[in-house]
Amino acid sequence: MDPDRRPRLTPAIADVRRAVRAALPADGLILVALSGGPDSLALAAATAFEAPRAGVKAGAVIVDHGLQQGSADVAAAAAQQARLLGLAPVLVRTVTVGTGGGPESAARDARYAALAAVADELDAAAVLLGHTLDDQAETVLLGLARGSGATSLQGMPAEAGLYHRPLLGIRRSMTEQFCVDSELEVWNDPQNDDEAFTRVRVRHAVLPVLEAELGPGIAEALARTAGQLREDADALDHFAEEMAEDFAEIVEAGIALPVKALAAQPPALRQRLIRFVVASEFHLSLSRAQTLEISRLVTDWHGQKSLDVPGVKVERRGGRIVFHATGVGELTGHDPILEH
Ligand SMILES: Nc1ncnc2c1ncn2[C@@H]1O[C@H](COP(=O)(O)OP(=O)(O)OP(=O)(O)O)[C@@H](O)[C@H]1O
Repeated sequence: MDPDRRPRLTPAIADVRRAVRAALPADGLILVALSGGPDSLALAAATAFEAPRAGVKAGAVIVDHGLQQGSADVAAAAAQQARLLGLAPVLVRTVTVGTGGGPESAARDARYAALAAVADELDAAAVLLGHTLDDQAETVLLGLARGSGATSLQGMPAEAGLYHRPLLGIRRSMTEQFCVDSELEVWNDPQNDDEAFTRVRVRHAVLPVLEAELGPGIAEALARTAGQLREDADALDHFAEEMAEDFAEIVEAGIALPVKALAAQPPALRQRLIRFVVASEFHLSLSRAQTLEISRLVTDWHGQKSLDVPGVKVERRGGRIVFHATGVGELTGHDPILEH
């Protein structure tokens, strides 16, 4: 975009700016996580416009995953765009992507670690991510296809800790139109067209069919479902936390829950209670399978041996389920907030 030329206010520009305006924190530095793709570029441009008007300082962080040829050039070009938009400071962080949990998840883990590190260094109040309503709808469909429960189907939160997603109510077609209207040159990630990824097939093949067959509002409907499930899941989490406070007992080198209390709960609460106790006591995130296995010590007791999940040993003893740290802890499940 010619920096001296102001884009005219089109409906797409107005919509994206409005969404960003509503999500800006009151003060402090905010950082836009910029890939150079249409979603985060529209987010960056709208933030560059809105932040100074709200008295907020806005910069950008570009993560170079180093996975594709020319990734450093892509990152440098995105950084240059951010500077031209008026964002400051603009930082590029190069990360080393591991292999744990598959390539997409490893890249995501490295990206969030880099974003959190920069936010910490700069004492930023928030990191803005460019996820859109389409991303949310895709997440719900992917979760349905996997048979996920409410925790996954609630999709991404608009706000969780450091991370804000101002565009969760905006269609991707809007962010693309924003970039066209603003004459911003977008980077098209080749991975977004790689049909080897299930998410790409959902985006290009599944959602369009659903929209054609069930009506154009299907993406919005899926996102609404996510929002409703989030409310339900929040309520259950709240009850589980209250119960943990009532029932959990500190025992030698660990924590225990009474079998009787666990057995009296419906599965959704029992599983949350187990997950919550392990998360708060050992800072470990249990996977669904691990949670169900522990739950069977209550519901299907036939004298099983103790269970070892990485970091925690779990056994049924004297009318209690006892959790002990084993000192080899690692995050086993995934944080649903950062699964995207
Ligand atoms: N390399 C990166 N550097 C910084 N932030 C990133 C990077 N990749 C992704 N993000 C952030 O995470 C969000 C979601 O990433 P994802 O790869 O799902 O992007 P997307 O939906 O294709 O969006 P975009 O059009 O912004 O690339 C992006 O909108 C952006 O805010």
